[in-house]
Amino acid sequence: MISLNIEKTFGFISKEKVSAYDAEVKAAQEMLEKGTGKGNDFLGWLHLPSFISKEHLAELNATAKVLRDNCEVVIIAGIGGSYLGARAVIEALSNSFTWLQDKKTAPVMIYAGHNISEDYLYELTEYLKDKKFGVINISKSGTTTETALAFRLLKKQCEDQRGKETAKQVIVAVTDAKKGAARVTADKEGYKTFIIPDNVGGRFSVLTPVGLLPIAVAGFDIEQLVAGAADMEKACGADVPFAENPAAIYAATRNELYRSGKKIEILVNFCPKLHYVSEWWKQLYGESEGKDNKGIFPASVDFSTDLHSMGQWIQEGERSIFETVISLDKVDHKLEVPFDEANLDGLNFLAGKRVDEVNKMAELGTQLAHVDGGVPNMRIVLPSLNEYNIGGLLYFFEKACGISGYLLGVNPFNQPGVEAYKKNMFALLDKPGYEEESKAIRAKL
Ligand SMILES: O=P(O)(O)OC[C@H]1O[C@H](O)[C@H](O)[C@@H](O)[C@@H]1O
Repeated sequence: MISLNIEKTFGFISKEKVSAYDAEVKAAQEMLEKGTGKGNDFLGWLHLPSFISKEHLAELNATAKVLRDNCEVVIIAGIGGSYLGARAVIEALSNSFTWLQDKKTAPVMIYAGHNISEDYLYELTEYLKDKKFGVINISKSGTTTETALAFRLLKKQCEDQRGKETAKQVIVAVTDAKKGAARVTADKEGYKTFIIPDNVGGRFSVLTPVGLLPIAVAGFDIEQLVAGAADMEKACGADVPFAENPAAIYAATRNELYRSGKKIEILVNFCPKLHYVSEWWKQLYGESEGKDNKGIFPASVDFSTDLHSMGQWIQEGERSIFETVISLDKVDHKLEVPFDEANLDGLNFLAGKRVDEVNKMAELGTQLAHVDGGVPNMRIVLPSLNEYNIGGLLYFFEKACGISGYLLGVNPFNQPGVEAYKKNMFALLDKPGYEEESKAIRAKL
């Protein structure tokens, strides 16, 4: 299970002030438990892990098997909360070069419906031309333009290449129980469908079929993922005292840092497999807290890569940032730096050391340098990359986000601001029903 260390924030904020959040956090926990806070119709994620049944997981695994048995490639069509969670888990657990390996243990997983790039979609459809592919169409609203557009192309191509009957076996929809175009299409075509519960918002939906189905297709153990999340649900429960509750401490510390003028939180990893965990986290915290002209700006970097690009800014730029490092304790493989007689590169001082030891010293050196440079530092220790630990990490962030949003005084479960660009785009594209907006926006051009 993960552990949290906030010692390296104490040069910037006081331990006493963080501990003093106890009562505020308790109130926030109570709002979540009793459903008395803002956005209380979106609390379905709160006890989701402990409510997921074996039968539900078995049904997901059975559908995953159909896709695994019948597809060389599976496209995950979705955007935001409808793809980031699945991608975060799959990339964290996969071999870094999985799609290049000759011996495949799972279909190649490809993502679409998260951009509107013509080149991306053209190149994807070209690649798929000689592939037996399937599609998981994921959209809670069922009307998201990016996803719907990609799905329209993929559905046609799948039917053209594999015939309508096979297409029905290898296209699965994850969407609302009743409403939205994705639901209408799935029902009409007779696709297998999974429901996204009404009371679980997109960014909190990784432990619904939105995340679980793609993760199972990729060959990972969704029971273990859910077990890790369920144990974390207990560890972060409302009955766990503040000082022992990692979600409470994380939420309190980041809010105290924010109140002290640290407006940007940078999520850091030293393992590129965690890149999409950060992308998922950015949506979770960005959409939950960035409103009412408030909210920590969630940013992320992959170290040591980005120490060579963003490192300067972090070390010496405006002191409005803090870092939260996801520190991977145990790596999966062993690789030692070889001894070289000639030592032309001068690296013999590392000979015999594990590459991970070099990475760990980079991590420690960076932490000390950044703290010295005025950047408060929190550290989340992830014991190793497996389903159980990742499930726990995701739930920890979700729970802390719910608490943190209430500490900030916003509704953490809506995202009204996301509509503004959509309205303009539809007006510019003359979508029926947007006639007035079209006129108004044209006048601005
Ligand atoms: O699942 P969907 O309805 O397609 O939504 C996908 C995503 O896009 C929306 O615009 C929201 O901002 C996100 O919260 C959501 O995760």
